[in-house]
Amino acid sequence: MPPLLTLSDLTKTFGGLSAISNVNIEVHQGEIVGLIGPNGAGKTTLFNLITGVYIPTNGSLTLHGEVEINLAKASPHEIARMGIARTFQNIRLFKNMTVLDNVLLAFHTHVNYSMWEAILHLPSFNKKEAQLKKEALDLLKIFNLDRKRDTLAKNLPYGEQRRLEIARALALKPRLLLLDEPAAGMNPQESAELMELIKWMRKEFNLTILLIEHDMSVVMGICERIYVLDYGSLIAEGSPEQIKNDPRVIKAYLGEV
Ligand SMILES: Nc1ncnc2c1ncn2[C@@H]1O[C@H](COP(=O)(O)OP(=O)(O)OP(=O)(O)O)[C@@H](O)[C@H]1O
Repeated sequence: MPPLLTLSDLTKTFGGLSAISNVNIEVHQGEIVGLIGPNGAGKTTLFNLITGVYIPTNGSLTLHGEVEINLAKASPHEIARMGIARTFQNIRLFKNMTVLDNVLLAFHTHVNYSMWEAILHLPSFNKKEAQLKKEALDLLKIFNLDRKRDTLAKNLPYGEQRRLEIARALALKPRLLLLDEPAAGMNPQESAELMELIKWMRKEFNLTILLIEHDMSVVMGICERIYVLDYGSLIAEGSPEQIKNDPRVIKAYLGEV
């Protein structure tokens, strides 16, 4: 089976700075793949390229080995509709909306109402809205947030905001989920729970996951394969065991050894 995601020679320069240089990555259906590297290595830039936030200077993104996404033209919204969803390093919820509305908004990406259905609130509109609300509440239940449905997102504790962000990403019904530092700010107990949640989500929602993470116990604990970026270039790829012992990776993290 061809890879779900193929990045070929992806490159992004900002003025004279090569934030991403000729990066080639393959992610296969059902994998949990880690993307690591020291601060400023280009990890978030890579996510921004995959999700249409930045236009690449060069290179391509192909889904299922056949659908090449035109990254110069596709908007983040269109890329989400193609099955790629993400969370952000700095949580980006609609802070003044309720927990339920945050998730409902994402569900609406997949619904097409006719103008008349929406304006006149025809029965078909009301039926679809009720169905969406049920799906949103089911999803919130999974994330143990259903009892907070009417709470404004900004009033949730930090760990729950992170969970809501993941729930909202799942409401986009992605095939590929990009998680940007999901364990940031979590204590060891919360990180352990997060790892279980990620593994469970992969199975339950038939997901493929690419994640950026600085917490090595999380990366080594759940990733089957890891890519390592340094100064915008890939310096290693392999299993957690291979990466842990790779001299280039040790040098990138620790400096000259
Ligand atoms: N919009 C931008 N304009 C100019 N430079 C940028 C822009 N976005 C990122 N960069 C630069 O690109 C490089 C890679 O940044 P990026 O945020 O992708 O790194 P990172 O690996 O995600 O770092 P961290 O682990 O600290 O989050 C950095 O030198 C950064 O300053």
